[in-house]
Amino acid sequence: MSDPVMPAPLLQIRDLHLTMQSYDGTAHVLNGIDLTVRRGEIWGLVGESGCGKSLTGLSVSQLLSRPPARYPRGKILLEGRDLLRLPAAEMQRLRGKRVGMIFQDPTTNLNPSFRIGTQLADVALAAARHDPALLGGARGGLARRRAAMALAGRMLEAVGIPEPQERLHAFPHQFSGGMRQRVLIAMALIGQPALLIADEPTTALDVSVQAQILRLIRDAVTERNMGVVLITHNLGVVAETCSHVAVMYAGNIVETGPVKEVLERPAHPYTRALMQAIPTADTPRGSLRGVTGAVPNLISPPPGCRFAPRCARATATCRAALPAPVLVGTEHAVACIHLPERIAAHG
Ligand SMILES: Nc1ncnc2c1ncn2[C@@H]1O[C@H](COP(=O)(O)OP(=O)(O)OP(=O)(O)O)[C@@H](O)[C@H]1O
Repeated sequence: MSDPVMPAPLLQIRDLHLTMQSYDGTAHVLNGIDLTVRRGEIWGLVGESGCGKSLTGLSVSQLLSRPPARYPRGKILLEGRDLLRLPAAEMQRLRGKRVGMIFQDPTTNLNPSFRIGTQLADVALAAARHDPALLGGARGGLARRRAAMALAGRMLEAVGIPEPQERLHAFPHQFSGGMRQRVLIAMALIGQPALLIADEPTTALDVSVQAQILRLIRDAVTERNMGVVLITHNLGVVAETCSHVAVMYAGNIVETGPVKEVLERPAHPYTRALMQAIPTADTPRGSLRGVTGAVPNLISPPPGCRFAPRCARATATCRAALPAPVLVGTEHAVACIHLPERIAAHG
C-alpha cells in the first residue's frame, strides 16, 4: 500500500546479492542489501574500504560486466523498473537520462584532447536522442549542435564556473581539480537525471574545494528534486551533506536512518567504531581505533553477522545467522541482536 505522506521511492534495492568471479574464487561482495531512496533525499553510503560501496553504486548504474559480476538474487528498482532485467539498450537509454554518475578522479573521466564545451555538448546530444526537449526541439545537425553548446554553457554556469562561455573553449588541463569536478557534475546533470550516484566525488580535492562541491550537490538536489547516493568513507562528509545514511560492512547494510538520528544515537557496534575513528584526521583508511582486525575476505566471509569476528559483544547466535534489521527509531533500523529493544521484544 502506498504511504500518503512519503513520496514514491525513486530507487529501491531489494535483497541484492552480488558475486564477483576472480582467479582466487567467487567473492560474495553484496550479501542481501536493501535501500530505498526518494526524491529530495541524499543518502550517504559509508563504510571502510572494501565494504562494497562502489560495487553498490556500479550495480545501480549497471556498469559491471556480467561476468565477472553475477546477481544471484535481488532487485534494483528505478522508478519501479528492475534494472537487472532491462535489455542493455534500454539501460543505456536510462544512463545519463535517469541515472547520472560522478566518480572520484576528475582527471580520468574527462578526455584531455577535447575542449570542455565539446565534451559537454556530446553528452547533451546523446541525452537529447531520447529527449529532444533537452535541446528545445532543435532540428538538423547544426541547430542541434548549437543548442547543445548553449546548454553546455548554461550547465557550466549552473555549477559555478566563472565566464562559462569562454571556458567552453578550454581543455581539461587548463582547469583546476575542483573545476574539473564541477565539469563532471555538469556532465552528470545535463540529461536531468532523477538519481545521481556520486562515488567519493570530493576525496581527491582539498578541504575548501570539497565543501564547495558538496554544497553544489546539495543545491542541485534542492533545485532539481533529485535523489542522491553519495558514496564516502568519511562520516564528516555524511554529517555535512546527507539527509540519510546507510552504514555498510563487508557487503551488508548494518544501520540506516536519518543522518541526525544515526549520528546522535549510533546503535550498531560497527557504526559506533566508525564514529570513534572520526577525531583523528590521520587515522589510516581501513583501520578503526579500538576495533582489531580488518574487513574480511569476501571469498570466504565469516558466517552469520560478518562483523562478529571484530565485535566485542559477539556470541554464538551472532555467528549462526545474519541478523535482520530492526527499527529502533523513526526510519532508523539496525541489524544487530544486541539492541535493548530487541532483547526486550524477545523476552
Ligand atoms: N573485479 C573484482 N573482482 C573480485 N572482487 C572484487 C572486484 N572488485 C571489487 N572486488 C571486491 O569487492 C569488495 C568491495 O569492493 P568495493 O570497491 O565496492 O568497496 P568500497 O567499499 O567501495 O571500497 P573503497 O572505499 O576502497 O572504494 C572488495 O572486497 C573488493 O576486493
